[in-house]
Amino acid sequence: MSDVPQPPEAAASSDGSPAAAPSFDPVPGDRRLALGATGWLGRLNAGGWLEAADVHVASRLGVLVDEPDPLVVVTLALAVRAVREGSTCLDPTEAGAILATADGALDGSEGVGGEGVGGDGDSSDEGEREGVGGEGRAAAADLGGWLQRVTGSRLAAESVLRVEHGLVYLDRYWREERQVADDLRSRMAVPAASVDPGLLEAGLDRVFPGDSWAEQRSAVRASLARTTTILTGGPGTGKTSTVAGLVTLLAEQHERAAGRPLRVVLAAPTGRAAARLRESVLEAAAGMDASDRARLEGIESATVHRLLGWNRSRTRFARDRRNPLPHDVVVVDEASMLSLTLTARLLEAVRPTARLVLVGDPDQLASVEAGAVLADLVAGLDEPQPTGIDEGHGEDDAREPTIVEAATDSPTEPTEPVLTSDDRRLPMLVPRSPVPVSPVSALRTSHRFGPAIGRLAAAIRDGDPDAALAALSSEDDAVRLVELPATSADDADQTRAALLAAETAVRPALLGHALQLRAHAAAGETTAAVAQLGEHRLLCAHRDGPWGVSSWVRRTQRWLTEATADPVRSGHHGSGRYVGEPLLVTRNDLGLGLFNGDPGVVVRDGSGRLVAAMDAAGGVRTHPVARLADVETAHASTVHKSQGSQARTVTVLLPDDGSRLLTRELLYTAVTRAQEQVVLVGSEAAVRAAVIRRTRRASGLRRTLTDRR
Ligand SMILES: Nc1ncnc2c1ncn2[C@@H]1O[C@H](COP(=O)(O)OP(=O)(O)OP(=O)(O)O)[C@@H](O)[C@H]1O
Repeated sequence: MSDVPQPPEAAASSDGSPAAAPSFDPVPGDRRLALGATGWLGRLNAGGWLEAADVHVASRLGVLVDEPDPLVVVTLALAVRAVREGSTCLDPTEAGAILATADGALDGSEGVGGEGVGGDGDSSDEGEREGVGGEGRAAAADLGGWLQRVTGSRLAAESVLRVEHGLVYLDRYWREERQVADDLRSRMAVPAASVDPGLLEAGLDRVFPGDSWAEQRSAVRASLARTTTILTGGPGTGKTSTVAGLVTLLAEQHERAAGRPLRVVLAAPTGRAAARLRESVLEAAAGMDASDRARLEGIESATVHRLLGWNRSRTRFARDRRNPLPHDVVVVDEASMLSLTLTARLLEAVRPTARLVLVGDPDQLASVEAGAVLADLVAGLDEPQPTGIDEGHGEDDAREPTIVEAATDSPTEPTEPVLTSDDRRLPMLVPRSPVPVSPVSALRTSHRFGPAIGRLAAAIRDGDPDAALAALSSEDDAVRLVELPATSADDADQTRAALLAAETAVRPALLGHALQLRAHAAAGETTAAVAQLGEHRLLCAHRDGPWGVSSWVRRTQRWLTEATADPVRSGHHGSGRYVGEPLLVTRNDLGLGLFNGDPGVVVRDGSGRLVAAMDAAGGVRTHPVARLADVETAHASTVHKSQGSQARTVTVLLPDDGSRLLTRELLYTAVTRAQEQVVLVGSEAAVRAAVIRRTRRASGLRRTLTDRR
């Protein structure tokens, strides 16, 4: 298996969802059904819990190592499924629920027997009828016994499966999790380069003056105490501003101490996020002194893949422990999108003495690949850790260390950060006795949206459905719930009635926005058309189905056709594009300087041709529509695709409350895309389900971090 993870745009979509629910609803001919699958694997596949790939991998490896225990082969298939759904390991508690549910669903039919795909036809019948029905429930009821069978299996002896902390891993993810924990521990023990406290305090006063920037000042001080730090915060809490200040002050210190410029790189898991980070850092620098601006001027940015030297033809990155990155400081933004594998590769490529700053919002949707690394690191490291440095001032060595925790009940009401020591007194960083400092700094005050959106976002983040519904029913028009009747996916009449109600609710905003776009685009007003894109966005949880993006894009096109008497749909005007069509790039196009997630709109240029005005890093540029290979029509988009972007008003279409995609992280991500107003369209049951249901990603990283201290 290649050690190089695929870039996000090439990765399979995974949304993490309730473990016991089938992954799909199998219908004959579905490509996810494994032809000839027999026994327990076949049953779980037929029930939608396992996909063909899970079955094939497990049965092939089972045969290769001659694994005699069908439960262990099924465990391997479930571990492959777990990784496919975003976990780094299999949590037997959740897997037990699948087995017990599958048993229940299969009761009355045959049980579980010999495992395999496309066997000779005689292996299964007797075994299947031979009372293994109920073995799923038995395994679920005796997790210890189940784990012992896995630990003592041939698949474990051959290091295909690993058991640690009561979790079952595929070998690769077990190794990566240990490596990440070991590298982080080692990095925590490396003393950070010393700083000149006087120079730093003067710099902080210059870059972050006044009371409103106290959180940022504290975060920079905390970051300077260690080689590895994590900066967390919700949307608009000033993460980018902190990065800009941190980098310029580090550069100033470095110039003084080393007499050469600091080598800094800004990175992110996606090209769009990397480019936007650089742009935002330069915007933040615009308000600084000329000398500080100059320090940030030529700053580099790259995707993490590019930074590490990804090459399609190689199985490993060019940068690793033997050939580490040359940079003194590596900042990774949108770290919530880092997978376990990419984090492992990143950690081995950053020099042990170089500073690594991970920046992100752990409450947002995680990586499309396995792992929720940022959330795990915050949970596993957010307590005082020895730094390998002493932070005493000489006169007061006994004082508590500075632990940054900027806290407020509402993300919209600025409060002074809570500091456990006098934050005006800067530690002199001299290697001496270890003193604990948390490597995690949290920014809490949002400077982007108003109190109502802040309250709703906080209620969702805290998993409080009553508070979320209370926020939605407040007088403040900035948040609203357009309530639909509760529906079940199985009831076509209910769904039809709810869809009609949703159409009535959504049509005015969606059509009004589309008509505005079209008017600007038809008049060749490129700047106004691109600005209009940021006015409204319809977000869906699903891509397909009645509540999915494609059906709402088609609806909007139909409404536009009715309203303008001009048919608008793909294929129109010969190019497949129509004037005012909102676009979203779906794959990086380095030739055109476009990144996955960049928005744009089709406009008519001075000579009457249709061109695509793309809002990419570096500003708006137009391209002939025929040049754009990987774009989709964006009258609506998925919440996943909306990560990292904002709109003045956001409408969120909630699917029925049984949808496996409806999770707290999804709703939080959707709501926090709004700058001024967010409208949820769905049932109260759907809001409750989303707030309560967490994306389940099994991982042992937090435990591994704690154990390996
Ligand atoms: N402490 C502050 N006082 C006043 N304004 C602030 C403060 N922090 C940030 N801002 C302003 O709020 C806006 C958002 O800040 P910034 O881009 O740094 O936040 P962010 O957390 O990086 O946002 P996101 O990641 O959601 O894009 C900017 O206009 C910035 O100038």
